[in-house]
Amino acid sequence: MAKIGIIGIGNMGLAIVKGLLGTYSRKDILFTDVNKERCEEITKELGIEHVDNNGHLAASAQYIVLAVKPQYFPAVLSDIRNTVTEKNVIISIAPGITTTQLKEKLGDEKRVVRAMPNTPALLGEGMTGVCYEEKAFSAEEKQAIADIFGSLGKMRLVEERLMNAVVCVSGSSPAYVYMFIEALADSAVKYGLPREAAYEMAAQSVLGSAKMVLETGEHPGALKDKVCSPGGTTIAAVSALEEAGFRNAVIKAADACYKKCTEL
Ligand SMILES: NC(=O)C1=CN([C@@H]2O[C@H](COP(=O)(O)OP(=O)(O)OC[C@H]3O[C@@H](n4cnc5c(N)ncnc54)[C@H](O)[C@@H]3O)[C@@H](O)[C@H]2O)C=CC1
Ligand SMILES: O=C(O)[C@@H]1CCC=N1
Repeated sequence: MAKIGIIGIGNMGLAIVKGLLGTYSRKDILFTDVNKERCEEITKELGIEHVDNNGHLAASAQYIVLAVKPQYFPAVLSDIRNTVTEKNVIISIAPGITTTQLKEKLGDEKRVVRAMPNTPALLGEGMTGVCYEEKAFSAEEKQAIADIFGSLGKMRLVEERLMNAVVCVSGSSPAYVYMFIEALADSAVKYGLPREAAYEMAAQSVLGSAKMVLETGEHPGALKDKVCSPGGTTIAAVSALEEAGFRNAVIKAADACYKKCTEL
């Protein structure tokens, strides 16, 4: 199996590594980070080797995941530019940085993939949107890309022009879902439920509802209707959510997220 190297082992880099461990052998994964103390800790904890700099990582791994913040991309791309060749598959998970911009920095002959994963990858329950130029990759490489992101959860190929929308709906969305879970739990604590029970009930309700959407294939609106007994408790809550502009708040959040993607 070709080696995969992760540059930047922060929140998302670590989630990717932990997700990969479900299907990849430890010897096929390596990583680097400017924070050497963190590198040592992760090597000790997970038994995965780190290398001392980005150039060395690029020389050792065929698949290279760039998992640093967008502002550190210029430094990282310059570190690897002279080491990577057209044989490498360079995967960026940064929002807002296009494949054209990446190739401008790395050289036009280099092959790049853009991906937008999310942190549930840590548990193999991530969702990743992926785009690349079809003709630049062999069938084997396309399979390897699918295997990498498949080991983190679900993945979908999308057109590059839709990658900012992917950030809104999956890359960033776990944060809004956690806010919803926290608020839902607070609402039950307000009426006396112990906090731990409230978090479990809120989180399991979100998990179960998400599974209902994914596994029944029913429209979310139809599933909502089945919870709303006529004249019952749920429609009273739904009505209050509508009055507070719940759906519009979510859509406005996506507007802000999308706008930020275009500014990075
Ligand atoms: N956190 C998330 O939920 C998601 C993040 N992303 C993207 O993933 C990238 C990383 O995000 P996070 O993991 O949240 O950031 P983070 O700040 O937690 O991790 C970034 C890591 O990169 C390291 N780093 C910085 N400069 C470096 C360099 N020159 N060479 C090697 N390592 C270097 C830092 O020490 C840090 O450990 C960003 O582009 C972000 O937009 C994408 C999807 C989801
Ligand atoms: O907040 C961010 O910029 C990154 C991208 C998607 C999730 N986290």
